[in-house]
This record gives sequence, structure tokens and C-alpha cells, in this order.
Amino acid sequence: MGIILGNGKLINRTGELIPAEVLVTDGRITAIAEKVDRAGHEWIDCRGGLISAGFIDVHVHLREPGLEQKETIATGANAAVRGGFTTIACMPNTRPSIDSVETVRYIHDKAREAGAARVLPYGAITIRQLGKELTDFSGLKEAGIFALTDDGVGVQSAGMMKKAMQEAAALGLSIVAHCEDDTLLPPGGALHDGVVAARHGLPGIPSESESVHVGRDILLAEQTGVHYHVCHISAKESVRLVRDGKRAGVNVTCEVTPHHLLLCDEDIPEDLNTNWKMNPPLRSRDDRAALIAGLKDGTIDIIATDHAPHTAEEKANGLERAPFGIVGLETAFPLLYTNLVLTGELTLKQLVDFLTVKPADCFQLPYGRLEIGAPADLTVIDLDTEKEVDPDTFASKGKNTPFAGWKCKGWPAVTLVDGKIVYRQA
Ligand SMILES: NC(=O)N[C@@H](CC(=O)O)C(=O)O
Ligand SMILES: [Zn+2]
Ligand SMILES: [Zn+2]
Repeated sequence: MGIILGNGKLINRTGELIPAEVLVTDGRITAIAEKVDRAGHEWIDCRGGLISAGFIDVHVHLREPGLEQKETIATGANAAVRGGFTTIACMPNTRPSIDSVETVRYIHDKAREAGAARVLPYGAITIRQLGKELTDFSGLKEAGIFALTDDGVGVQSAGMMKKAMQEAAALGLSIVAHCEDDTLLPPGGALHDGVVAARHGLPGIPSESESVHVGRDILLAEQTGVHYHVCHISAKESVRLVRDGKRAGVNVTCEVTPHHLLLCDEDIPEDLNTNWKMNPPLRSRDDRAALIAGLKDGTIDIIATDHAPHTAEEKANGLERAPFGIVGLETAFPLLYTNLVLTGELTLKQLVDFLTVKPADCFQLPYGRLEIGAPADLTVIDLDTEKEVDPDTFASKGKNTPFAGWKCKGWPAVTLVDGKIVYRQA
């Protein structure tokens, strides 16, 4: 017996919504048709909602091991499926960091127990992410890492980054980079070095603290032939560098977050609420426009949330001391659908592709496709019901979002991973 997602719609090749039903048996998609014979199967009413391949988020902080007060693998993986994400890659800035085979195994085990989204752990580039000594890439690869990154901090030394890229290239692993040159950061900087920081008399984080690393690393990627992926791109200069790198034939890809697409520093409230503090910071109005242009012209490959949960206590420490980061898994699709698709900036197909086939293609994952024979990782989206973003309803322990109270359409209603229902809207 299988499961039928009935009375739904899908996006066809030319981008139109057409009536569709999807049959799932033994963890795979086994039929896609306007109507599927119900006999002998469980039937789920999609109520005219969009049936999509489950979303893939290559940038998530799950905080376990060691920082379980912020999030656990179970709470994060459940937040993911509530947001329509069926595969998430988790960042190594945990305690200990994901720099050993044991910690990779620990994450695989916990994720299996949680039974929600698929969790693919990153391995750290350097031991304890200190930038001093490379981790055991081949051991980590064998243990089943997704890719290599020191996200949370930049790899400060060009020499260290080059060595990492050479080894990664030899093993067929991707290098995923948090681009930030610490020597270009002012002490205590929390906001972009722009009009808002200036108005408040605050030290600003300049765009070049990001773009200098992007430029450096694209040159090193060209030299070493590695697949190089830029995390949370935020500055217009970085977008230009990636565009030029692609034109020159470098194997470079990059991601942008929903918050950098939807907000800029001028949107930060006058009281400088710390739910608007994240790294990289919300940049200028021009930067935001360059990110949207970069998505449209193919320079920016994918959207990733950089889901970064922190406790309310930590976020109450004032702008300078509060940690950087906001949650994103449970609001990404409704925010982007409402504010980029319903406004005509992107098509629904474009948005879905940025969250499904494109991340799959960047990292050669067998997920993200709604086709017969594919793993049954699916999500059903209610495109019509409007609801407010309410952090109190999040499955994530993190409630730190600047989007509370935003009215959105496009809420996930049902999510399946490997053919099993892992989320169903109440
Ligand atoms: N993005 C953030 O603001 N914070 C991330 C770190 C990171 O992604 O660099 C975190 O771990 O909290
Ligand atoms: Zn980062
Ligand atoms: Zn991050």
C-alpha cells in the first residue's frame, strides 16, 4: 500500500500550475498523473495545494552537540519539515565542532532517531575551526560528510585555504566558505557600515570584509579546480566577483539567504532590536537589489536560510553583545513566496528551483526532483491561506526572527521524507 497526495497541483515545465496527484510507494515516487487510482492506498487531500519536491537547505545550524539550549538535532530537523525542507546540511560550529569522525557519526545517529528531515553534516575545514590545522578530510569523507566548511568564522590564511582546496579537490569534496576577513572588522561591529550604523554612531562591518575573501578564494579555486561555494552572500561586490568568476570558468557557486533578499539596513527598527543582528549584516538597499539581480541572472545559484537559533536570554544582551544570527527554516518559503513571487519579482518555478533542483545540482544530491523513481521527499504547500509569522508556534527552540507578525501565504501543509509523512499541518 502506498500514499497518494491527491487533489494537488504541480508546476509543469513551462511554469504553469496544473492539477496533479502523486503516488508514493516504498519510499519512492511511483506515479505522477492528473488522477491516480485510489484503490488500496492511503489518500491525502492536498486541497489544491502545490506538490513540490521537498526543499533542500545547505546552511543550517543545529547546535548539537554542545549548544542544546539553542537547538537540538531533533528540534531543528522538525523545524525543517514544518518549513517544507526535507534535506538540511548542518554547520560544524557546535561544541565540539564537527571535526572528527565520532562527531559526524553522532549527528547521523541523532538525526536518524529524530526521524524528521534528512540531516547531512558538514565537516570542519580546520581542527576546532581555529584555522591552524586541517582536519582529516578523507576520514571525514568516509564518515559521510556533506562538504567542508568552517562556517561561523572565515579561514583567515590564504595559504591554509589553498591547502584545504587542494586536498578537497583530490577527494571530490566541496569547500563552502564563510567569507570574512577579521582584519577588516571594527571591534564591536554589529551592523553594516552604512547609513544606519552612521546615524546611530556605531562602528560598521564593511562589505570588503566579505568580498576580499570571495575574490581571494575564487582565484584559489581557479588554481586548485575545487568546487567552491560562497555562504550567505550579501555584498554587491561579492556578487560581481562571483559573476566574473563564473564567466572565467571557475567552479564557483553561491547562496543567498531570505533575509538578505527581503531586508536591508534601512529596515532595522530604531530601537535596534537584536533579532535584526546577523552575520553578514543586512546591507544597503543597493546591495539587496544586486542580490535579487544576481538570482535572476544566474550568478546566485540557490537560496539557503542560515537558520541560526539563539536563546532569548542571549539575544537580550544588547546589540553589541548579543550573538549574530536569526532562525529561518519555518518561514523561508512563505516569506519568499509572498514577497518575491506574489509581487512578480520571481516566478513560482524560479523560487521552487532555487530550493530544490539547484541546490541538488550544486552539490550532486539525488534529491530535489519531482519525478518517477526519485526518493519520495515531498512537500505540499497551501498557496492561498494567509497567516502571520508567529514565533510561538515554531518547532525550533529559536524564536529569534525579525519577521514576527509578517502576513504570508505559502505555508507548508504536509511533508514526506523517504515516503513517510513527517509533518502534517494541524
Ligand atoms: N549567521 C549568523 O549570524 N550566525 C551563525 C554563524 C554564521 O553563519 O556565520 C551562527 O552560528 O549563529
Ligand atoms: Zn557564516
Ligand atoms: Zn551559518
